[in-house]
Amino acid sequence: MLTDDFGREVTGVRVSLTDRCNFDCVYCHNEGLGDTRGPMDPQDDEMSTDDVVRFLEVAAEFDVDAVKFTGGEPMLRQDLEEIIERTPDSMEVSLTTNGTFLPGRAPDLVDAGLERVNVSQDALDPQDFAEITKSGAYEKVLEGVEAALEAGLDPVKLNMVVFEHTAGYVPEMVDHVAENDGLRLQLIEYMPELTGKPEWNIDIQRVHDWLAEQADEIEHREMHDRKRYWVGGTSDDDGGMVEIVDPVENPTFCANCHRVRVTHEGYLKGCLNRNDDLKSMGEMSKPEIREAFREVVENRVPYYGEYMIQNGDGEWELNDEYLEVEPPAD
Ligand SMILES: Nc1nc2c(ncn2[C@@H]2O[C@H](COP(=O)(O)OP(=O)(O)OP(=O)(O)O)[C@@H](O)[C@H]2O)c(=O)[nH]1
Ligand SMILES: C[S@@+](CC[C@H](N)C(=O)[O-])C[C@H]1O[C@@H](n2cnc3c(N)ncnc32)[C@H](O)[C@@H]1O
Ligand code: SF4
Ligand code: SF4
Repeated sequence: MLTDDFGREVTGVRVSLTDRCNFDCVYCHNEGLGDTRGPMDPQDDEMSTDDVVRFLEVAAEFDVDAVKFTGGEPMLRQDLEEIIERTPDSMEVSLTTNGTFLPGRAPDLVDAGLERVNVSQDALDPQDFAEITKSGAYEKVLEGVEAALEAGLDPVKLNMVVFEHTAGYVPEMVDHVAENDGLRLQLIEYMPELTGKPEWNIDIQRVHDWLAEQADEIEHREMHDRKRYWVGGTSDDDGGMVEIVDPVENPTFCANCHRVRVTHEGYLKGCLNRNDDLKSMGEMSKPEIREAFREVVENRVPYYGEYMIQNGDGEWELNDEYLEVEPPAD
């Protein structure tokens, strides 16, 4: 197991399989690449099946025990089932998707070894959904969620980015997961860095406060020091779990970040929001990937909080002063 200078063990990897997408969500950070999604046809710059598997085998050697496949839209990759099938058995496999391609494919993904799925769904009203995603695929997404549940994926989490457009939909989304067995909700604090729209921010603390009033029980999740609120009952059968993903405002979120990332082009990076530590795995052999992985972990710093500062040009830089301070205990 590799541990960075801030005492954070790396237990998971988040692999973007493509920057292509059939949606154009107004808030999309494209896993750290911003609004640079590629054309819809398969692209030469994407990691091959073998590249992805080679990297995962190395990560498994370092005791990484979870992989999340994401994108762009990862289900645009026709080899997703093969990638999952060839993922080392020691890893829990999950997927974050917009859900449109789950109908028909969910059972094959489960057969290949997929254990759970997160489906982006920011609204319950088709018109609102279309405005946010710039897509008319609302019904397909609902079918996708249904297909995931039927295929036995557990849990099925709905991802909702909470920002100016969607903040008003939070209560109905909470009711929705409380009323539907097997569904959970992740409320994701809007990250403005890569969208250029800081004015869409809302105060996520208000959502915490409101949920605390509704909740029957509040749990803690170690990854990112997140809060989980049970509403309407304390099991997936009689209630709903709502988890808040709040990187910006939660001061201990980054201090509890245990993931290394890989871009669709095969660059290793230590943080979603940083592109100054990229390491291309290109044609690397396994020993070289091992070395690159070690190096990226060595260079990891928690991003939000006082570790990074914006310079006069609005670019983020390491706050050297802060780095001289004793890092937090793990
Ligand atoms: N800043 C930051 N945001 C994250 C991180 N992990 C997840 N998020 C945010 O949450 C969004 C949804 O991520 P998911 O992959 O669905 O969820 P997750 O929380 O990573 O994964 P699980 O809860 O383990 O399924 C991401 O695209 C980010 O916007 C992280 O490590 N750092
Ligand atoms: C980039 S998408 C990739 C996977 C897939 N296309 C999907 O939408 O689920 C992964 C997640 O990032 C979230 N996300 C995108 N832009 C965001 C932003 N600016 N702030 C917070 N979360 C964001 C989305 O809601 C989605 O749940
Ligand atoms: S579906 Fe996912 S990758 Fe596509 S635009 Fe929306 S958030 Fe971004
Ligand atoms: S350090 Fe913070 S911003 Fe970067 S990936 Fe981890 S939790 Fe996200």
